Amino acid sequence: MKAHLTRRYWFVASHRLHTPRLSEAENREVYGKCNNPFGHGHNYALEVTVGGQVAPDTGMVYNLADVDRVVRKHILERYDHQNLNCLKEFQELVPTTENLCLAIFEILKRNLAEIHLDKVRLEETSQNSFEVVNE
Ligand SMILES: Nc1nc2c(c(=O)[nH]1)N=C([C@H](O)[C@H](O)COP(=O)(O)OP(=O)(O)OP(=O)(O)O)CN2
Ligand SMILES: [Zn+2]
Repeated sequence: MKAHLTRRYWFVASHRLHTPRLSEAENREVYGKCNNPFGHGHNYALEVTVGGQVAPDTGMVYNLADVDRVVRKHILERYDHQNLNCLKEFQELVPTTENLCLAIFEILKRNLAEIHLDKVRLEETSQNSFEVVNE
């Protein structure tokens, strides 16, 4: 039986929803208040789910300390207290919940090594979240 273990993390970051592919007027039309040129911030909640068998000796799927080490080094240090629009991955992409979640998924998939990544879920506000499942 495969078990799924979820760990929750938090980070704060600012962004502006804006794309060079649209005019200034179209950006205001599409993104509304989120196109504010001065940006705005969010307290993001990140859920990382890893999966595997529960080891009979340790009783663990994986050691959460190992998951924490990767998430802290590759995600929290990269995104916490940052202006997302200044990061290289968002020079062409709009830093929406969707695109940030996809970016985090790819970074974790590359760096969790033998720890199997099942899902990444990102809450931008109490009203919206997005998740990427490793099919
Ligand atoms: N598909 C998406 N739509 C929107 C996203 C997104 O990431 N994907 N993001 C935003 C903004 O970031 C906005 O700040 C979050 O939306 P909103 O719910 O309006 O924010 P609040 O909950 O803080 O809004 P209040 O009106 O202050 O309650 C918009 N759309
Ligand atoms: Zn926002």
